[in-house]
Amino acid sequence: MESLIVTVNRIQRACTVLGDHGGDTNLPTLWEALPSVVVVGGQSSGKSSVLESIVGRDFLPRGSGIVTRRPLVLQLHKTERGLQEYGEFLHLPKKKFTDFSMVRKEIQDETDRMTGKSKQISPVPIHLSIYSPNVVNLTLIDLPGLTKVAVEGQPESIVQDIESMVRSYVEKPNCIILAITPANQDIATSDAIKLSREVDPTGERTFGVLTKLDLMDKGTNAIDVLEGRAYPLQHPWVGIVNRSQADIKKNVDMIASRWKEREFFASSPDYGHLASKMGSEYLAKVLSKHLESVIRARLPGITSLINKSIEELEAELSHLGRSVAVDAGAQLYTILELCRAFDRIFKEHLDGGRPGGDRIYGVFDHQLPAALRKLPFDRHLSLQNIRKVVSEADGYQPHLIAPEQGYRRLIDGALNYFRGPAEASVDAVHFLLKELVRRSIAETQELKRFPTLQAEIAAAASEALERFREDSKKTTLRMVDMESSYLTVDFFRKLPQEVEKEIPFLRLWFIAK
Ligand SMILES: Nc1nc2c(ncn2[C@@H]2O[C@H](COP(=O)(O)OP(=O)(O)OP(=O)(O)O)[C@@H](O)[C@H]2O)c(=O)[nH]1
Repeated sequence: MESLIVTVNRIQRACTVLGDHGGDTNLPTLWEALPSVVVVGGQSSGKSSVLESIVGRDFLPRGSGIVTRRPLVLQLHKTERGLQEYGEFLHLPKKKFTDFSMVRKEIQDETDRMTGKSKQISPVPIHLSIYSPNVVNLTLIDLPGLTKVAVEGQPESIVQDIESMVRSYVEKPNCIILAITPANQDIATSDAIKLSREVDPTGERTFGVLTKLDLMDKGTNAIDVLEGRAYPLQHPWVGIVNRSQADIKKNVDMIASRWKEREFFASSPDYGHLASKMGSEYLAKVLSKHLESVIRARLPGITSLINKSIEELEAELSHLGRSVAVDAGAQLYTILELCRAFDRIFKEHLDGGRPGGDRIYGVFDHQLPAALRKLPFDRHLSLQNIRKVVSEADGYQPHLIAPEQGYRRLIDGALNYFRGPAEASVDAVHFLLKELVRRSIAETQELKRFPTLQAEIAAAASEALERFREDSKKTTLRMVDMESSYLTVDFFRKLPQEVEKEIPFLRLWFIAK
């Protein structure tokens, strides 16, 4: 189960590298879908101290005013006992920080790199991973402390800017809110509780943390809050005792501080009965366990969001088109691929799958026979014309001898009429093919972003079709000529049997061809 948090950590890092850190964007944001623990509280409420206690190390910048000015995504990775602890920033990969004072300096420097030395804030997170045998697997996001007034050097909008940033994190339903409230302050005025109540009214995402229990006035205690009576939440409140300012000054280390905290609860007459459920170590364990269970519950949603995003991005990529290689060989390959895509669509138009090709049959089934029917055979084979042609060809002959030359001329003349419709059929098919080329280019998605190649393909296809038209016409006319010059004896023998028929053998002959 530990690997679940590790996996989500990796996805979080990928989001930051890709510039996805939620906020106002129309793009699907994976960042928003990932469960995370966000630390929220007013200034000086003890946020940094709680984080440091959980890590067991001193590594966060300290100072007056707003110190945390960018979200800090703190990913804790538990390592084998005995291994050295170190920190690693996403923006400085492979640089291991074993000196935690250098981690603090790098957080400060990286904040300044983004915001300048101004007191501005930025929503772009800093990612810090800490590898240590003394931590539990957990991801926490530290945010700037909620403030009520802008101090010198800060823009007036800072109060609102911080609240908006914090709100943008805690609003998302996958966010687990770690609401830090100092016990020595009236809880009714707690910024963290006020905000978490607004965004999580049922309290199912909120973990209430009470700091500074040791600083409460003598004779008072926070037992009503810690036992969940004063401000009930779905998860029990956890009390914490961090290092005081004096401890920090005296360089009391975190191990000693944890020990002191344990002592405080164990020996406290007020909180002794709750000791096993108090303290920063307990808080870290509870959070880690809860984060795992939330991740487990959200896993199907995260998986489907990732798959959906992949599909959408793949579709967008293929819509935009893959990048074109720079070397000539690969470019030639791409061009051939594109031509093949066009060719495939053109073939579909001709052979079926796409409309248009069937109109070529129409030319032979309707247009050509209609044109043949209109040929002036009646005039050509009128008695008067036959007499004229026969007498011109054969002169006067006894009627027992067939006027063969005359017949030949008549048939030859009739067949010559076919030349016009035959040529017109070639033209009609030519125009249909030209139209199909135009449509195929328009329908080839892959060609969409290459207008010059589209024009080139159109020109090459048009030139080829023009050539084919001329060749086809020559071939068609040659066939007519061949047929008219090949009148056999057998043909003449069968001729009398055909005479009775309406537009005689000629039409049948042509269609049969
Ligand atoms: N005695 C005592 N002092 C505490 C405790 N928690 C925090 N402090 C002190 O309170 C001061 C503020 O604590 P921080 O942890 O810096 O608070 P913060 O919320 O991170 O403050 P900003 O980052 O300035 O918003 C420091 O001097 C801490 O030493 C606690 O439980 N007990």
